[in-house]
Amino acid sequence: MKYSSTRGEAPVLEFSDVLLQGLARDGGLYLPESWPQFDADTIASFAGKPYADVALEVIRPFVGGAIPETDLKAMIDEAYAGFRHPAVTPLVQTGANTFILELFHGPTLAFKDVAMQLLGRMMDYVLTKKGLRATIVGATSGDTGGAAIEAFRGRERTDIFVLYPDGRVSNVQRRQMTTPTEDNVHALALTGNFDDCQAIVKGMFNHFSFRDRVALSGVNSINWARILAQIVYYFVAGATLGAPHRKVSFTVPTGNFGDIFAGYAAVKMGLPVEKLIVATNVNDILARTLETGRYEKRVVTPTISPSMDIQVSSNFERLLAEVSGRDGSSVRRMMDQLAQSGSFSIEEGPLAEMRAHFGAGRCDEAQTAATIAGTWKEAGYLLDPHTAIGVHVARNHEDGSVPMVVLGTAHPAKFPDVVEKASGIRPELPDNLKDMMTAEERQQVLAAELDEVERFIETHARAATARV
Ligand SMILES: Cc1ncc(COP(=O)(O)O)c(C=O)c1O
Ligand SMILES: N[C@@H](CCOP(=O)(O)O)C(=O)O
Repeated sequence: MKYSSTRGEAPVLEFSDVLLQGLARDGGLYLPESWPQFDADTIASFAGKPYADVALEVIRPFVGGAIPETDLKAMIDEAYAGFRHPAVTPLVQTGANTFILELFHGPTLAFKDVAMQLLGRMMDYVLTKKGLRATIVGATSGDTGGAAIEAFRGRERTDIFVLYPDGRVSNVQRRQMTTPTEDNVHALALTGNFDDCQAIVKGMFNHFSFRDRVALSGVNSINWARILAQIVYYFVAGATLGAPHRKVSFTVPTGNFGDIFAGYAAVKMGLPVEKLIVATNVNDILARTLETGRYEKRVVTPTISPSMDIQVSSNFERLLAEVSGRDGSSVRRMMDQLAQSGSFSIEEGPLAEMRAHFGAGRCDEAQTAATIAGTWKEAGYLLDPHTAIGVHVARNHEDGSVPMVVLGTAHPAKFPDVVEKASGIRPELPDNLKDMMTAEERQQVLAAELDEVERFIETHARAATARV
């Protein structure tokens, strides 16, 4: 499989290079040049299979010969053996034809673990084969950071630097990043919002001399392998509910558009999906864009669903590339306009193509709290605030005849104060995470300035380009 950039001006790469690259060198995001196709029999055969077996089938064609199948299988088996639920991503029925796809049974209690547990292993494998080290950077609004640190802590070939908005993540999220004691872990609290953190990460990738000096790698969903691992659970859920003989809809709590883009990839590979619904909090740039055709940045408002407090949604660029027929120059034009004026318009044809696959809705703070309270009262199911946004938005898109799957993106115990205030129930952390709440914290507070962050990383990353 070959990968090319959404902006069409970066080198075409194989999987193992895409895995280590992060952002493409033209500022774009890598996409596979074609979508592997699964026929109806193959999709039907996923029902009832162990999660890791489906993962191998879905992931294999994207990896090509870059990793031998026995090694790939071993990494997949190991990645999902550590999940607390035997089904890895179980479906729980909460209404007549409504289901929550629980994606939070991994080590850090958020959907990010599903991809990150595999990504950490695959990166380590490829770095070892190539005899290299890497400096990993990631921007987080709360969950990617903890999941990435968990996946890379103590790994000999990588140093990991996670940038998060100071004071804008939950206590549990912050402690997941600040309490690991391994020397290769660095939690950087930036005085800004998530968009500032993400812009600095992209700035580092676009600063080629720095990027090459420290052998920069990225673990945000700008990295294709993150999206790839997330495609799997759409197939698993779809097949469990009757695909390919029955269509399913998915509502996805959305911020950086990575999770829902994985759903779109599943559609391109043959999964029959009625609609993919984008659910946002009041930072509703994506819902507005689908309504108006105009992508327009506004200031980020802090909410009780902090992981979705995002205005610049990286993976939307991947969708723009798809619906523009992979026309790199048109994607570049829109991204340049966004950089210059904070907005761009989508042409009629591509917009119609988007609307054929996607719906959208928003959920404000009171609605989020009311959905947590109501779902606890009516179904005895405790939602985290992000999943609650999905449940609220899904209600406006259900038609009763098509199963609606809401992606359960985080465990309620990551946001105990919000959940307790709304429902009266304080969710408990699993026993193995409780110690973290009293452990010593280690973090570095920095200004949200590219050169200050680069200076810190360059001083603390081990000789990243050295062969080991
Ligand atoms: C709990 C939670 N829900 C939803 C999202 C949004 O997912 P995405 O950024 O892939 O759209 C995030 C952050 O990414 C998250 O941490
Ligand atoms: N909500 C995310 C934001 C980063 O998203 P990513 O999927 O691109 O890593 C977070 O929790 O950090």
